[in-house]
Amino acid sequence: MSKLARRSKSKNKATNGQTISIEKSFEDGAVADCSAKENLEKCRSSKKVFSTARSEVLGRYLVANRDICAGEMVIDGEQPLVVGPVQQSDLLCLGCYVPLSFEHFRCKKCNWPLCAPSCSGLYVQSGHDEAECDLLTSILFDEELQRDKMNVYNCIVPLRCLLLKKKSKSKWKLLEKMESHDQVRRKISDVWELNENTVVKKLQKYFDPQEIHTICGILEVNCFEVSRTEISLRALFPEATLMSHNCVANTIHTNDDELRLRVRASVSIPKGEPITISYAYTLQGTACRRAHIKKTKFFDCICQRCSDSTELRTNLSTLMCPKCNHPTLFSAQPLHQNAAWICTRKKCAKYTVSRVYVDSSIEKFENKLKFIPENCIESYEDWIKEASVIFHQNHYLITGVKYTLSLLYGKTDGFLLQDLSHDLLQRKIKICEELLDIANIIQPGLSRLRGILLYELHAPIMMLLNHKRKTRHPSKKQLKHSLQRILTCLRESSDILQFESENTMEGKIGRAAKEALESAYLWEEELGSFARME
Ligand SMILES: C[S@@+](CC[C@H](N)C(=O)[O-])C[C@H]1O[C@@H](n2cnc3c(N)ncnc32)[C@H](O)[C@@H]1O
Repeated sequence: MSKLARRSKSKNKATNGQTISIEKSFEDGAVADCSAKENLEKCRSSKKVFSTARSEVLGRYLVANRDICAGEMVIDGEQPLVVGPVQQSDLLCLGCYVPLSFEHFRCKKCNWPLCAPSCSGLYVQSGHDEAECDLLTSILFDEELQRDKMNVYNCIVPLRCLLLKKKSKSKWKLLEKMESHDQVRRKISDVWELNENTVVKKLQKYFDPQEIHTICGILEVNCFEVSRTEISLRALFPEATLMSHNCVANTIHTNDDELRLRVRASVSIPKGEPITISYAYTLQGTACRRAHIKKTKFFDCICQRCSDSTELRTNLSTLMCPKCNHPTLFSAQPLHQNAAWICTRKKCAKYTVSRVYVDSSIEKFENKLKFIPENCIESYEDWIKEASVIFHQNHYLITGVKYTLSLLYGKTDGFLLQDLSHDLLQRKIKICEELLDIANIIQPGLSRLRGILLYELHAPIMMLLNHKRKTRHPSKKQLKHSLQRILTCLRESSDILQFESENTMEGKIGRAAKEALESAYLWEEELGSFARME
């Protein structure tokens, strides 16, 4: 009997004002992998960390069935139900997904692109198998269309889903239960027509057109982006997909080279809390995130962050008031797209601007950004000065540019770490600290963003310490303070990024953090063991 068939139901506390029922499923949840030593035993004592619950608002969602520690594994290596090319995919091998150039090998039977006759992804579950090959013989791989990125690959993942119906009843059952939002999507003509033209028309000879549309919906709502060899793919994970959305998520996820998904708690999650991810890019402002979620997942986010006009005091959407020049212009109703924006200073007596003013300011500065040559640090700094007249210094547009600068300072020609002046090293430190203040609120704990920023922060501190040692002798107190900061940054960064895939930027930074930590320990020993204080 399958695990899902052995469900039992029990009542749990109310969420979002709804009474929910806990469905006891996924009985072998994940093995604990807690980073905090004192909690390890506690984590390991219980295998199961989540249950499936249901509410009218969220549908099915995952809930912690015991306290989960930060760093603990929630889902450890979930296999995808299906995997394949994203929509508008670049040319790639249908078996192993390596990118291809236009002179490539074709499958002898169906004539779709493959890397080689001996491709490791032939006749395997996550690649190009016989059933798929049979059907693709009558679906043209149009090379000309592919050159213009005309969605040639769009039909592949839907086809792989539909083939599950015959190949694996249990997998099809899991897939069928997923949310497709058919009723809503049907009314969005551009989405429906794109699917009609690029997927349904190709597959309707073999499958029911309505069923194909439903599968397209399931993919839109539930797919995770996974990556291998620097290619983005989409995949469905039956357990991970049940995580509900929150604009301040409590997990991070990554995939390994076998495309299995790993979900870790980024902060501690108390028993009974939903286990969440963010369906939107968290460094965007509320209006952008909500629009994206509405467009792609078909619901209105009303989380705490979206409901608060200050975005939990990060001010990621705040503007300067055109009347008093203070960063105090907020949306009067952040959950209403067209609400007016009002200055909250008494002196300004509720000075109001329209949504149009806000949108056009954002558009103007987004356009200016497009003209900045890649990696041009000076132009980005000039852009920030100009934008700071209109936006709060934490506004998401400025925060995005600061994030770019945090990566460029120390790594760009003319701005390599050893070339940076004292002032520019201080600038990099300031940017990283400001970004960390924001990340601590919107991506707290073991988030990828914090892992990267902590690594970036250690480098200028280290460089300044080196400068100091060469020019004048710093006091023991100064040495100890700087070394402690460096060690703290590197320990946390390498802990956060340890599970990132080796080929990704995050994986490389994680490895570099680990290596730098070893060197920092050696350095500490050289300087005296006084600096290593937990
Ligand atoms: C990936 S699915 C999650 C699983 C889904 N609840 C189910 O029952 O299969 C995403 C869908 O769940 C619902 N959902 C997830 N998070 C939500 C939230 N914070 N508020 C409202 N609905 C949410 C929406 O219907 C959304 O389109």
